[in-house]
Amino acid sequence: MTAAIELQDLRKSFGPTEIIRGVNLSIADGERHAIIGPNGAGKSTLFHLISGRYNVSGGTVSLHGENISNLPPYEIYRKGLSRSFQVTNIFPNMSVFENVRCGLMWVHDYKYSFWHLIDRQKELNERTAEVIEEIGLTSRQHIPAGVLTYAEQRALEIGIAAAGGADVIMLDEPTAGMSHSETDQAIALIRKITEGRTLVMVEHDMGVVFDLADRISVLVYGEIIASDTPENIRNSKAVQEAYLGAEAEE
Ligand SMILES: Nc1ncnc2c1ncn2[C@@H]1O[C@H](COP(=O)(O)OP(=O)(O)OP(=O)(O)O)[C@@H](O)[C@H]1O
Repeated sequence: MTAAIELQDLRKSFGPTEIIRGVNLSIADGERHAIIGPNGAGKSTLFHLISGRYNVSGGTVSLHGENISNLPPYEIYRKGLSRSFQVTNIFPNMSVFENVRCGLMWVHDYKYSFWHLIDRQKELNERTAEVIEEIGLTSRQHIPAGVLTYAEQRALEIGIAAAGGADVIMLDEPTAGMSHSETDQAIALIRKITEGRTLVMVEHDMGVVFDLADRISVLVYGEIIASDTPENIRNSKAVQEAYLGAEAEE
């Protein structure tokens, strides 16, 4: 079966420094995959290479078997890969409803066709309401997004990322800055939203990683040193030495 995402000898340099140093990785359709690694290992860089924010210096990124290396992010998005937008990309003065609706309009190109939009208004509003229900913000849908709590804003961000029906969702540290109970809620939301889809996430919180991921890849100095089930990663001596051990010492 074709992998949802396939990285082949992927490389990225900033000036003379190679940050991503020949990454090979295959992420299966429907898998929840976490990328972990020490600070500065290159996780965010890898994330940006897959989602198109950075051009690759070498190697390829494939989405469902199609080479998407160096395509602009919006084209990759339209091919079915959606990355979470940062909270700062939420429009704070617009309502929760408008934020989600805007995301949906963008995905479906409604902005280019006013008449088309009028035709599809009802459908668009219904889909918007469904997404808001999924992320648990129905009672907050008419308030400005900027007034939401931090955790609610992150839920909105995840909702917008998933709203267009992308089958690969990428989340960058989805629970960063959350309390324990907010983290538990976020895990439940991510599990629900990514049901039947492929999830790729970068996450520092090992509780979240071991709870959510089917497979974990460990990135150290721009190379993947292990890619395996949570159990095998937890028991891997190499990983403990390179990463988990270092964490425990902190
Ligand atoms: N645009 C850039 N220009 C130059 N160097 C960069 C750039 N982006 C990242 N780097 C460098 O690449 C290395 C990897 O950074 P990256 O942010 O990808 O790591 P990370 O694993 O996500 O780290 P963290 O866990 O701290 O977020 C770092 O040494 C960083 O300084």
